[in-house]
Amino acid sequence: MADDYLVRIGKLIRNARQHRGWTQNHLAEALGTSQSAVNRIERGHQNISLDMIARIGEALDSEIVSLGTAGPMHLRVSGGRRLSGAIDVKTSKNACVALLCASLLNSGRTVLRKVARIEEVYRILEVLNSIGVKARWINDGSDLEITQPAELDLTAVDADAAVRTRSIIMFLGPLLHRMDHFKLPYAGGCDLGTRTVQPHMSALRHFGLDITATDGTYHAAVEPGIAPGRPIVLTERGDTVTENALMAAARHEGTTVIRNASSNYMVQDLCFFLEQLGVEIDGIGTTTLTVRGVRHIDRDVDYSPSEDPVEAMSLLAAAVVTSSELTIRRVPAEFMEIELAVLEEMGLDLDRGPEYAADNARTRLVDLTVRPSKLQAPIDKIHPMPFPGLNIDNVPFFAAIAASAQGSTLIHDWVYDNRAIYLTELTRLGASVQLLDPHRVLVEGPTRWRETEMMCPPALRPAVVVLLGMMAAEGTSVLRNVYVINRGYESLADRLNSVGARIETFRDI
Ligand SMILES: CC(=O)N[C@H]1[C@@H](OP(=O)(O)OP(=O)(O)OC[C@H]2O[C@@H](n3ccc(=O)[nH]c3=O)[C@H](O)[C@@H]2O)O[C@H](CO)[C@@H](O)[C@@H]1O
Ligand SMILES: C=C(OP(=O)(O)O)C(=O)O
Repeated sequence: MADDYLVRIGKLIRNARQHRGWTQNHLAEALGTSQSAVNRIERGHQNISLDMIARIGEALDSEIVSLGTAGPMHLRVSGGRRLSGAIDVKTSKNACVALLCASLLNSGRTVLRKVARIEEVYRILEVLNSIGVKARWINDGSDLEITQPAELDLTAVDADAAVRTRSIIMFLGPLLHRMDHFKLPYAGGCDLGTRTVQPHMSALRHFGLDITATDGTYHAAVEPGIAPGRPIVLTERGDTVTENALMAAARHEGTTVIRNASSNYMVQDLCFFLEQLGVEIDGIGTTTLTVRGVRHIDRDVDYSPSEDPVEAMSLLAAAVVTSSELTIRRVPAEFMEIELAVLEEMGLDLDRGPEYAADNARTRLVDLTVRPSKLQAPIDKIHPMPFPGLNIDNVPFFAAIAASAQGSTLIHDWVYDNRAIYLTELTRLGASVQLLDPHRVLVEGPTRWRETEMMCPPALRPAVVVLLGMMAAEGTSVLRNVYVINRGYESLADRLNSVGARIETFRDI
């Protein structure tokens, strides 16, 4: 009886692995075990613990055995350890989700290389799959192949997956070329306060898209024959709104000018991808984009999104708060310039290697080595600006760094209503973080970090900042329910462990 049960579980695991397009070796690597162990498990020749089943389910993003609802993942951090060695930055969440949405523009086969294996990408894939798009992991699970059906079925949309991300909003630009009427669930995502979608609606109106929002659904109607007669001036220099306007312009046969466009990293990756689809774009890297679109796009393309500057910043902050010497490889140089300039002013001992090209052949990368340093608080406040300003998503990491520095640092996150508030969670770890108003915190360093047990703040970057504090604190800390971290970082605990951290993942059954 017991053997029969092991064989059945083994089969479920093999099916889930094959569904993901993974080899036994790949799964073994994700689990930190050997290929022969995976082989034994799949044949039902090995006793398997519930914890292992949960880890396999997590690695394969599949609920192998249903025990009611799958328990949330938690982290147990043995802190106070120095990091050492080198760690690579992965491709960016924000480019990957934009490119997945952009694949809707192409009737040909789209291959995206080294796509980050993160929850946000999985949610978009679930939505794409639910409406008829075929996406499968290839090349040992590192790349994604996407093929389009002749017709999309928006009525079958996976609403549960859709409402867990905000990126779903980037379906609007591509879809307006494929259907006259469609419905999409409201965009969701991290709890960062109100995030408007009005700029998207204003920009896409130039292409005939009219949206009414009722009962958690956007009802979209496209009036044929409407095209931008004059430049589209974005009311906000937002990243996803620029991407939506670009995707709408990509299949508009004619010239579209987008003013006040974001020139941030994910927008640039999208532009490089659209160029491969045959779309001509002038002004990449500036705030005016001139796009000459093509009515039908049917090309087999192969594109490598670039590395994530926010992950680079996170890893750099991990080194700073743990007073470690760490090399962070594959850092997108252009998108970390201001951050590095501020950190050098604060006294960070930092080496930069020679620049080299990312796999997209366009983005410049650099390896950085950070050494333990006596940091001083910056003289001026830390505040974000649209690129080329200090990256909005990098601001929270300055709270952890400021807590490690001598003196007071004012952090002004004017962008999000809730994000600065979550930084006060660092006080549970011994930091002095005073909320001056919903957008400004005053951090007083240095900090004697102390262990704690707490729930993850419901926002990606503040959650990682708390994790960093736990890595700095002597003793054992517990961070509960880390879905938000997995939304944006691939195997973060394992990768930090590979450079000396000790972070264990566990679940409630
Ligand atoms: C999938 C993706 O790419 N997500 C990124 C994208 O989200 P996204 O493009 O969705 O960002 P939002 O449109 O929500 O903009 C963020 C906030 O900034 C405000 N705002 C933005 C630009 C501006 O010129 N003026 C202004 O006030 C917006 O009103 C909003 O409150 O950009 C954000 C800001 O860089 C990043 O945090 C997100 O990681
Ligand atoms: C706010 C973020 O992203 P999103 O737009 O996916 O919510 C983030 O990456 O920190």
